[in-house]
Amino acid sequence: MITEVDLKHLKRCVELAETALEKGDEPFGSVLVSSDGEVLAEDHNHVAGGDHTQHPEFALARWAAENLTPDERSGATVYTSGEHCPMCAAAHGWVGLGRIVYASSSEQLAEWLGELGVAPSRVRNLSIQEVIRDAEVDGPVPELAEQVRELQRKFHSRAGR
Ligand SMILES: Nc1nc2[nH]cnc2c(=O)[nH]1
Repeated sequence: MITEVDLKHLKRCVELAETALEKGDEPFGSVLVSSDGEVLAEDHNHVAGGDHTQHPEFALARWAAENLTPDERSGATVYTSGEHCPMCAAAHGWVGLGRIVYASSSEQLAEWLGELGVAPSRVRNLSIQEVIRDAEVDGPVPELAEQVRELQRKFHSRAGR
């Protein structure tokens, strides 16, 4: 179930995705929140430099591994504008983070990119549950997913893409 608190954090993720787009990166943003509701870290996509592993969910998993105890990690929630890719889901699982809440799903993203004529990436489009056993996952949220869709449309309609 998605709560008002979840929506607040997801809206921040969409803002971070907008920031990424403004900087020429792919429009994705994520926030890590502790079990008592404190925002611990946030990031957006940083692939414009050419390193396509620079996803915010991956950065947050590594931040959590360096800065949180195993108990703190399992109690923490990752909010994200788009469902984790398999690389980031694996990192999330390996470091033992908890719940994931996303605004838009990977299935939605694949559908939107198909409509925009964007070729599928080499990395397969797996759901988080296909990568992490017993994952606790909520999403998508239709009104926020529409905003993410618009950011993707803007990103892929830029000159040179
Ligand atoms: N969730 C997510 N999916 C992606 N696909 C390509 N880049 C990203 C990213 O930064 N986050």
